[in-house]
Amino acid sequence: MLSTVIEARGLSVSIGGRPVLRGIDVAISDGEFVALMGANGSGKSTLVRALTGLRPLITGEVRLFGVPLGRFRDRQRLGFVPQRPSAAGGVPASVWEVVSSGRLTRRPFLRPLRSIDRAAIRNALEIVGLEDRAGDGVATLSGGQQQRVLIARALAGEPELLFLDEPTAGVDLANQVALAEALRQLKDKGATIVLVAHELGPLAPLVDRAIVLRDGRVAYDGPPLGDHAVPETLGGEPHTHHHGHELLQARRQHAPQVTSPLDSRPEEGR
Ligand SMILES: Nc1ncnc2c1ncn2[C@@H]1O[C@H](COP(=O)(O)OP(=O)(O)OP(=O)(O)O)[C@@H](O)[C@H]1O
Repeated sequence: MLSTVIEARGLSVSIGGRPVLRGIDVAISDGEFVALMGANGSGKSTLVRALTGLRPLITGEVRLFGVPLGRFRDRQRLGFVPQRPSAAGGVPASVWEVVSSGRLTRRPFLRPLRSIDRAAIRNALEIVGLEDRAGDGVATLSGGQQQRVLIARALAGEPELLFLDEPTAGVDLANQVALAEALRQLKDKGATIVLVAHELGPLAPLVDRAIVLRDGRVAYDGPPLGDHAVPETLGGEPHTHHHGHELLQARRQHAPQVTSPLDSRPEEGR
């Protein structure tokens, strides 16, 4: 039987007194690849932050690997790629330094990098296509390249559970394909992956399950519906499992414009 890696019950979050997540129930099993979808502002990033302990809950409970979040200490089992490139962070770090920080929790405290660490860092840099920029300052990179540095940092840690918040925003198609390959390798090793995305593009074949948020609630939870964000018609669907076919039909009837999987999203100026 598959074990449950993430379990959230009755999870509610408010920001500035405004409810942003309203009673989310989600269970994600070992090895699942889940796409978290929904319109802008539906609460996707907030859910990821709540599940990783970065956002306090108003009500509810989260367990990671069966351990309540408040008592969870195995941070090296987690990887997190945040939404906005913040790799530079005002610190004059090189690409290599930022990516090697992804190994911090994997190696003995205060010890130099071992060859196994260097190999993981080099591999991660290669996957995101930045191996020839290793010595450059992160601040000299474009926003999209900085995003790739953060992806490499997470991959270098070889996490068992990886959260990625819109990892392909501002990343060109060739690198989206490379990212898909990297995530496939991670998935093949048994990792559980939760990905926030508007468009799946080359990642689509990896997705086992889609969870769609609408206005802070789960509007759909089941088989993936296709590449693109969810049409309005799905927004009112009750939280339900295994309705993929009906919903796919609804999508065909009401949303004839299907975005090509090859569409890549231009970098967002936010
Ligand atoms: N730090 C914050 N301060 C104030 N409001 C916030 C903050 N973070 C999120 N919110 C609000 O919470 C709601 C959900 O935001 P969230 O970023 O989780 O949505 P999202 O689904 O990830 O959106 P997007 O697709 O635009 O990234 C939005 O209305 C947003 O304005």
